[in-house]
Amino acid sequence: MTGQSLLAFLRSGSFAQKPHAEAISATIGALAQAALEVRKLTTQGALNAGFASSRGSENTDGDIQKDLDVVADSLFLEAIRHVPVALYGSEENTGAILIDPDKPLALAIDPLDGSSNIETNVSIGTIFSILPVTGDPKTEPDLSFLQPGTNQLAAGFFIYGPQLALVLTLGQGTRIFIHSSKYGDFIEAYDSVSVPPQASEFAINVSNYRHWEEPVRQYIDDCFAGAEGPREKDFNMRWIASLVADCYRILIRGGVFLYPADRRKGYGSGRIRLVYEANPIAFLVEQAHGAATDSVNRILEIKPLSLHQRVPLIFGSKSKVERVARYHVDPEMISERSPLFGHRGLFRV
Ligand SMILES: O=P(O)(O)OC[C@H]1O[C@](O)(COP(=O)(O)O)[C@@H](O)[C@@H]1O
Ligand SMILES: [Mg+2]
Ligand SMILES: [Mg+2]
Repeated sequence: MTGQSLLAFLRSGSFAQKPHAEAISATIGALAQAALEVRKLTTQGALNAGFASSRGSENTDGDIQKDLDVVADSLFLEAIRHVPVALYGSEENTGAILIDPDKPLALAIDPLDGSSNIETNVSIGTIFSILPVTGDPKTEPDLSFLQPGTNQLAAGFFIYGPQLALVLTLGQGTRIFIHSSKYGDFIEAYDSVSVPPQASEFAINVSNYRHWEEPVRQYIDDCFAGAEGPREKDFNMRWIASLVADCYRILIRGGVFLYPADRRKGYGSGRIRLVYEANPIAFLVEQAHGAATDSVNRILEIKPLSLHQRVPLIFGSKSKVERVARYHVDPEMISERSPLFGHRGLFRV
């Protein structure tokens, strides 16, 4: 129901059938409070001392940590200490942190996504995934995060853009709440998001073209070739380099996002992390009638092997994601094309 507040939605019991409904509600409420704090820091920008500065440290994945990455991480960690969360698995920490072994939920989080963009005033966000605890959280804290994404109880992201919004799924569709300073709460703006099936936009970091595998190059070549190429249609390219912002656009306007595996050292599985980036994004996109794969396999069915595992990520309008998969599994798709667009064609120089 558009117009209802997040608080009213969380209290409405509209997902009361789910196990741990109350715990999930409380957790999302706490995350929303922390997101408001992060929002305050982002709106001040460089007026906050140390806002965009690098700490000189790296997270477990080798990314340079910004002060705001670390501040956001501690704000979310503190916020969930008072709700039924047993385990906190964050991009910014090596292993999962045990909060209370008797609680039912595990929270996976990218506290600040797109943080390489902080100082450029581009939308950034916080991505989260809520899972049921499995195994003994005291002896095997990471285990709960090694469940396939199909086990997620809820997922979402906050986006700190022109609007502060929460994109949320509890497995019954995808909703968008926008924060209203007038009402002092997040208000539902879209109660059933549906990725438009037809769109002419693709998002990929083209500077990596020379490192991609052939099927990805072919797919993008065909987009570049436009109306004169095999797709017989012109395309637009968008790349914000902030996953939450690219995802928000695709939820509203359709299109496809690709962060494929490539031949650079360390990029054999792409860049995006499975547990706290790809899985929640895939859950949101599927619940909005889109699709998400690692090129071929459904993201949500991949069993993670570690908390910080990377995965190639392709998501967006279903037919486009399926087309990308066909370029990978169906060589006919490539060989049937006109020689003009083939391996040594005009568009491959
Ligand atoms: O700079 P690249 O290689 O294009 O990567 C951009 C991608 O990296 C990310 O910034 C990774 O997220 P973090 O900022 O949380 O590390 C995504 O938001 C974005 O899609
Ligand atoms: Mg990220
Ligand atoms: Mg991050």
